[in-house]
Amino acid sequence: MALQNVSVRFGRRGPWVLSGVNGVLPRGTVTAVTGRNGAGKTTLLRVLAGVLPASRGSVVGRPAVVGWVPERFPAEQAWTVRQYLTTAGRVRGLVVGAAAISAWAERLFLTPFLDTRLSELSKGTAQKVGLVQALLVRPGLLVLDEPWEGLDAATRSELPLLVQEVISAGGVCVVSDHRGELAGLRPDAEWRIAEGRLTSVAASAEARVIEVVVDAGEVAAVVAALRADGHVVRSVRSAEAVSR
Ligand SMILES: Nc1ncnc2c1ncn2[C@@H]1O[C@H](COP(=O)(O)OP(=O)(O)OP(=O)(O)O)[C@@H](O)[C@H]1O
Repeated sequence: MALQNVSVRFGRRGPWVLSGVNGVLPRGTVTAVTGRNGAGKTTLLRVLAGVLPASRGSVVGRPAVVGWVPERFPAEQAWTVRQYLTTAGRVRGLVVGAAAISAWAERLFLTPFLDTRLSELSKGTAQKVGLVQALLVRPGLLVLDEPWEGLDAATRSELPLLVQEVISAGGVCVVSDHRGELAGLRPDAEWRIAEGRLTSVAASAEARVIEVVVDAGEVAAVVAALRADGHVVRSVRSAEAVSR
């Protein structure tokens, strides 16, 4: 998935909030979007999620299922949590909704609130409903806008696991943050927004180990290519026990 020359402004004469932004979001990665208040993080996330069209440029390769968790869950609705999640699941083509909803409610400590109206929930509990609706059908793209706001400690510590499950299945995750709470999510890349421009910075100096399976005849060429790109090749071993 990629952003190609994306520019956004609100109104025909408004200032450009984003200006010619480019960026690639590989499958199986977490990208953190950072920047000061008002820098344009939410705007970028809304464009990525497909809920705000870019004024110019485009987003290509967006996965079919998008999980969008806005900074503030729109709780001013008459539905109960169960009714809302059932409808959200149905809209996304979920057939066995009840079981999935019970399982998610259990996991995020929402079970006691399933029959409570959305408008009566605390902000943190409403945020959790927002998380569940985004995850009910596993998203190929999960977009989280300041997901820690108002969340209880138990759900905060669950968040990295939820993200890990999405990216392990080949999904893309984008998460914004202005309070430096990203560490637990171990992002693969950081996009910093300032003055409408995006700068991609290395997320951390922490190393990761990946295993790559190649045909025996290609080993020398692949090892050479990886080394040429600055990676450390630790070992080469027989792949009898490895399934592709
Ligand atoms: N719907 C809108 N209409 C007009 N201006 C908007 C709209 N949405 C955002 N803006 C403006 O775009 C700029 C970027 O806002 P945005 O919410 O994307 O920033 P942010 O980095 O997410 O900020 P925060 O960290 O405070 O959430 C701000 O100047 C904001 O006022």
